Amino acid sequence: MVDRANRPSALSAPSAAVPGAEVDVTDARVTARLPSGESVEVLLYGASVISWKSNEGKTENLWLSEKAALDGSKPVRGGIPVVFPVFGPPPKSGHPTSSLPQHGFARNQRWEFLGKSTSEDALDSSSVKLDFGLYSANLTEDARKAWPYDFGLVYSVTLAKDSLQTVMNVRNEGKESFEFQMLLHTYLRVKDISKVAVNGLMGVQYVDKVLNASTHTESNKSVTITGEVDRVYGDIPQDTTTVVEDSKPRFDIVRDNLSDTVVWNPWTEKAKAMGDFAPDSGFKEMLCVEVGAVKGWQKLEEGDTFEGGQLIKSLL
Ligand SMILES: O=P(O)(O)OC[C@H]1O[C@H](O)[C@H](O)[C@@H](O)[C@@H]1O
Repeated sequence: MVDRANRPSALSAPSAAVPGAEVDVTDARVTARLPSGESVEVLLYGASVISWKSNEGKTENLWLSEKAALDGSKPVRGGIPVVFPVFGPPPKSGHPTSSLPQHGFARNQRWEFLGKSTSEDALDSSSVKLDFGLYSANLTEDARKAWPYDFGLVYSVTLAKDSLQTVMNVRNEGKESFEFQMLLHTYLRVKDISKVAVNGLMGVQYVDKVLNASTHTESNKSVTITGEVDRVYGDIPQDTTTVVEDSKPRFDIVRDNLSDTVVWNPWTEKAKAMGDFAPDSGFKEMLCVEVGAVKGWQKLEEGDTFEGGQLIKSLL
């Protein structure tokens, strides 16, 4: 027989209270901080993550240009801009995205903060999820005209001790189907690009935008960056791409329901040519590893949803 009196009871013996995450919401941005010091900062403009600090807040994992516009006047150069509903320059004509700007409109619309949820099981496993929404009804008139579909986007940013997860949910709220592409344009911060390699792409076909959009198959286990790189790796079988620095794994990027990854570094000349890229030498401290669905199009029927995202682990 169980001795009820001596049995530990969840009710009578509550675990020590774990302090919760702090979330600060202003008119322009949402900042969340875990009790152990890690933090994330998201602009409502574009739902752009502009800072992610791990290691008790001591290590910034994202690169942000010193000249990035943070006032909503143009997409943010750095952090994690959201690309939707088209990646890169849209098809020249004949596609519903053709009159959209490069990378679509999501990165330059004001999103709504939908709220937070926190998990506070223990200091080491606490996390906070921030949800942002963008709906066709809230688009600027120009964007609405250029892409007249009814949709709802919910973008969730979850900060945990050593990771950041960003997940996009796309819903077709209209009466007709639409096609889209999406991508999370992550600017990772590195210490020295000459010591960086990307693993997990061997055997994958890619389109090399630096070499006239020619198609190649990746033959390297470790892809190093020694000049301008702008490659679209498609249909990647393995889920995880690892960024290695100084021979040590620095980031694991785990894709969820997104099969493509763009690797981009503008290098000397292109960096200099971008008015909002600073300092000029900043390309030595960044590497974009952008997960997405950009090869071909995702078709969504009336009432259907698509969800895809990434989990980035900071491996210090
Ligand atoms: O200058 P943006 O519109 O932000 O684009 C920045 C870069 O984004 C992606 O990585 C593309 O593959 C590049 O071709 C492009 O240059």
